[in-house]
Amino acid sequence: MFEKIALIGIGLIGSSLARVIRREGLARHIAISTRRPETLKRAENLQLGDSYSTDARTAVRDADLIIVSVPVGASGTVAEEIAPALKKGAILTDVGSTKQSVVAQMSPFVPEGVHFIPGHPLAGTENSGPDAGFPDLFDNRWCIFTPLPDTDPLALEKLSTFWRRCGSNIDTMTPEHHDMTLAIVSHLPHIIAYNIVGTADDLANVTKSEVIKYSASGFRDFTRLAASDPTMWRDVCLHNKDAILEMLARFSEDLSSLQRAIRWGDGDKLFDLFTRTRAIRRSIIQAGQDIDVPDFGRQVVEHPEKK
Ligand SMILES: NC(=O)C1=CN([C@@H]2O[C@H](COP(=O)(O)OP(=O)(O)OC[C@H]3O[C@@H](n4cnc5c(N)ncnc54)[C@H](O)[C@@H]3O)[C@@H](O)[C@H]2O)C=CC1
Ligand SMILES: O=C(O)C(=O)Cc1ccc(O)cc1
Repeated sequence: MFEKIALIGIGLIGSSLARVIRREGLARHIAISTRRPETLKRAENLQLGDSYSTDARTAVRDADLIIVSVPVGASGTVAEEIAPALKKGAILTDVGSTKQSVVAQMSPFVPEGVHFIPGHPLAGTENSGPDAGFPDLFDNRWCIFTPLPDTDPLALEKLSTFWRRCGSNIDTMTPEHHDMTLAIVSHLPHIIAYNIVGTADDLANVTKSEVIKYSASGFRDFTRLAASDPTMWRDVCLHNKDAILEMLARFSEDLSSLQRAIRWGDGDKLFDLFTRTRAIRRSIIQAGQDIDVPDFGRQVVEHPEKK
C-alpha cells in the first residue's frame, strides 16, 4: 500500500503496527524512530523494521505514511521535530487516546501539502513497550478518525483502507465528540481502577498479601487496568481534562445516589440499577464486542484443592 511507512514511537501500539504492517505486506520499507536508544535497540533486536534512528526526521524523510504513537503529551514536540522533513502528499496520523489536544498540539506544525488525519485505534492492553505488541491487536476493533474540516477525502480513504487491512473497523467523528465519548468508556474506567486499587493499598487492615491472595474476584479486573502505563495515563488525564471532569462529576452524583440506596436499604433501586447494567453487558456480548485482551503475564493461582 505504501513505499515507506515511518513509525514514531515503538511501544505497544507502534510495535503492533510494525508487526501487522509486515505480516500484511502494507509497506516496502518500515522506518522506526523512538527517543530512547535502548528502546530502539530492542525494536531492532525484535526485527520490527527495516531502518532505525533516534532522529525522527531521518525516519520520516520520503515516508508516504507517518504514524505517531507516543504519549499524547509528546505529540506537539514530535510534530515540531518532524515537520521540516515531511514529504509533500504524505499522510500524517497518530493513535493518541485524546483528540482535541493532539489536534491543537500537532496542527500548527503540519506543512502545506501534508495530509494530517488524527486517529485512535480502540485497541490496547495494560502492557507497554516494543515487546508488548502483537499483530492481531487491531483485529475487529474500532479505529476512529477525527478528520479536520479541510481533510482530503482521498487521503482519508487511503488511511481507512490501511486500518481495515490491519483488521479494524472505521468510524469518524469530531474531536469533541471523541473526547466526551472516550472519557466515559475508557478514561473513567481507568481512573476508577487506579483509584480503587490505590484505596485498597492504603487500607491498613487489608494487608498487601490479602489483596494479592483474594484478588481472583472482581478486584482482579481493576488491577489489570490499574497496571496500565503511568506516563500514558497521566497524559490522558491532563489532555482530556474537561471531558473527564464532566464525567467524574456525573459519576460521583450517581455513586452518591447508590450510597444512599445502600444506607436506606432501598433494595428496589439497587435491583433496578443492577438489572439495567446487566442488560448492557449482555448487549455488548451480543454485538460481538466482548473481545478480551490476551492473558499476557497473568498468573492464575490454582486453588490447592483443584490440583
Ligand atoms: N496502550 C493502549 O492500550 C493504547 C494506547 N493508545 C495511545 O497510543 C499512544 C502510544 O501508547 P503505547 O504504545 O501504549 O505506549 P508505550 O509506552 O508502549 O510506547 C510509547 C512509545 O513512545 C516513545 N516516546 C515517548 N515519548 C517520546 C518522544 N517525545 N519522542 C519519541 N518517542 C517517544 C517511547 O519510547 C515508546 O516507544 C498513546 O498516545 C496512547 O494514548 C491508543 C490506544 C490504546
Ligand atoms: O486495556 C484495556 O482494557 C484498554 O482499554 C486499552 C485501551 C487503552 C487506551 C485506549 O485509548 C484504548 C484502549
